[in-house]
Amino acid sequence: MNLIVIGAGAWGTALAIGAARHTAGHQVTLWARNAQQVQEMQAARSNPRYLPDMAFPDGLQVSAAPLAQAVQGMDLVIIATPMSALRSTLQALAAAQVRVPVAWLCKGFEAVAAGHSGVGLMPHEVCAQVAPQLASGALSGPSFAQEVARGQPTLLVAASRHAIVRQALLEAFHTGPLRLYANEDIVGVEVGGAVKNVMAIAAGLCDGLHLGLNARAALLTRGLAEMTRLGVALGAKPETFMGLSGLGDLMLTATGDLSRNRKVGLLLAQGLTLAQAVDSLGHVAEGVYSAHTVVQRAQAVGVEMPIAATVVELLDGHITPQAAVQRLMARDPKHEGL
Ligand SMILES: NC(=O)C1=CN([C@@H]2O[C@H](COP(=O)(O)OP(=O)(O)OC[C@H]3O[C@@H](n4cnc5c(N)ncnc54)[C@H](O)[C@@H]3O)[C@@H](O)[C@H]2O)C=CC1
Ligand SMILES: O=C(CO)COP(=O)(O)O
Repeated sequence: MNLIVIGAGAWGTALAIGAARHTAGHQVTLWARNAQQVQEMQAARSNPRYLPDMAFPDGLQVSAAPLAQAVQGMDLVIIATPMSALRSTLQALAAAQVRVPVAWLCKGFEAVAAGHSGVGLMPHEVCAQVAPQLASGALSGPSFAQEVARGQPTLLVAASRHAIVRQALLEAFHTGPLRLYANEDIVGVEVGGAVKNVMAIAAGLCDGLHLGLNARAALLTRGLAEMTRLGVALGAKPETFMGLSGLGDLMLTATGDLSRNRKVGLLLAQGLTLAQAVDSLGHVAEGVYSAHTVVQRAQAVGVEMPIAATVVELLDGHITPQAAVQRLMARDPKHEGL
């Protein structure tokens, strides 16, 4: 199989390494828009900027060729950019008349540009707008890039309504320490991937304020309820939220110190501004951008998401970390459940 990974950040690089290392006969190309970054990766046989100290296996090539040229002859296209570049990348693939399966790795809802109305879209909705002819899907689940690059066991979910996409993802990545599950519930998988990042910011805040393990377990339990409520209202199956892209990725991202979203919460608790926290990461923290669209989307379907809404208030600088906690604790008593 010939596969190309578009976007040479931490996750695209790790997954390209994983696919090339463990699948004999695969030709894996890691594509970056920045020619200088490609030169550096070629020289170092690693990605010093985004995933240092992880050596590229022999089967991994890097490329900065024009995208329309780079995708020729590929059997599978993986989009590994942040959510903010998904639309433009899909437009470029549509213009290049790509006919093979395409899957994205980004986790979030599209941000609504300032001054524009409407709700932020899920990745598959963006694709339906700009490249409806593509057979497409998402690869998601609890997966820190560094652990995948090191070859540590990781389970992922290949989500698509198209059997051909689920099959291509399994063929490319179900190998060695990577194990894939298939799921047709693209809505559930994408809602899980977006909302867990917002909850990870909240969990970082909770831990940064030393609120305790009881508080963190409570936050994650109610965060899972919020995620499920929103997903079901948008058409997802409730059981998807008990799976890898729901509970699984929530647990990982909210409690694992490799998470950038969790780190944002920890830094806000220390008193850093949002700009300072984001600048210090050197990588994207999607929850910062998705939080607003998640809450807007929930409001549009009449779903209450108190934790996510509080994260938005905090990110916008309208409340302090301490006030965020007080606000959640002071809510009226309610019956447990969704
Ligand atoms: N890092 C991780 O462990 C995981 C990340 N993800 C998701 O994958 C997505 C990417 O994350 P990371 O790789 O960690 O981000 P990163 O911040 O490490 O790298 C982002 C990369 O995207 C590139 N990029 C931005 N716009 C682009 C465009 N228009 N065309 C081509 N490349 C472009 C940047 O140059 C950079 O190399 C995010 O949505 C993230 O939530 C999902 C699972 C695991
Ligand atoms: O999605 C991830 C793990 O599954 C990575 O989370 P962060 O973006 O918070 O690092």
